[in-house]
Amino acid sequence: MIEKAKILDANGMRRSLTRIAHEILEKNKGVEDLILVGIRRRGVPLAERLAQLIQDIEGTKVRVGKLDITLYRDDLTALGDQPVVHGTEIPWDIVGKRLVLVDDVLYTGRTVRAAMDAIVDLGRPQYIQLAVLIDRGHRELPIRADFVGKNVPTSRRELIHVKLTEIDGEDEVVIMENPE
Ligand SMILES: O=P(O)(O)OC[C@H]1O[C@H](OP(=O)(O)OP(=O)(O)O)[C@H](O)[C@@H]1O
Ligand SMILES: O=c1cc[nH]c(=O)[nH]1
Repeated sequence: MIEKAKILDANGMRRSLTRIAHEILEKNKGVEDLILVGIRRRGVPLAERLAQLIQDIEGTKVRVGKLDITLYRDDLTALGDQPVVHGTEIPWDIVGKRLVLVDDVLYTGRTVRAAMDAIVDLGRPQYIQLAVLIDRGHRELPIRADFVGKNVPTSRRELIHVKLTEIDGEDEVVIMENPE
């Protein structure tokens, strides 16, 4: 895979997340009963950053839960290639709460579907919204995001790589492509 284009640098990412934080507050009319839930690796630091930005704006701390979702590739026949949730850190009663799922990339929508399955098993939130840094299209399920950092039209051969300081040592988003 070679790097084809840079979509966001650190400043662009910060601006996108700041806008999403404002949009979350606007759509939910504040922070009451709000819980952010980061999906697997890169959704978690993104959810933590959004919580900090919301705190900077509103002066109130928002809770951040974590969902760990993995494709069990050795179980393909039994599961199809559906992602499976196997670690959940949402140690609060979510009944009646306003949940915002947070992930780095929205692609087929299968990860988000698995995340929603895991959440409704814990209880019935008032509603679930979805925030993603990048929406690259190619949905295979009827799922859409409420808050999008950037819409990036892609071909299926391409890959969006979101890099975050907490995991990758720098903040940027690039499109990768197979050279052939
Ligand atoms: O809409 P979908 O088709 O489910 O794709 C989106 C998911 O794919 C990515 O994770 P990936 O499986 O690449 O693992 P990663 O977190 O290690 O990047 C990304 O972090 C999303 O969670
Ligand atoms: O391009 C993609 C597709 C799914 N997940 C990613 O992180 N990037």
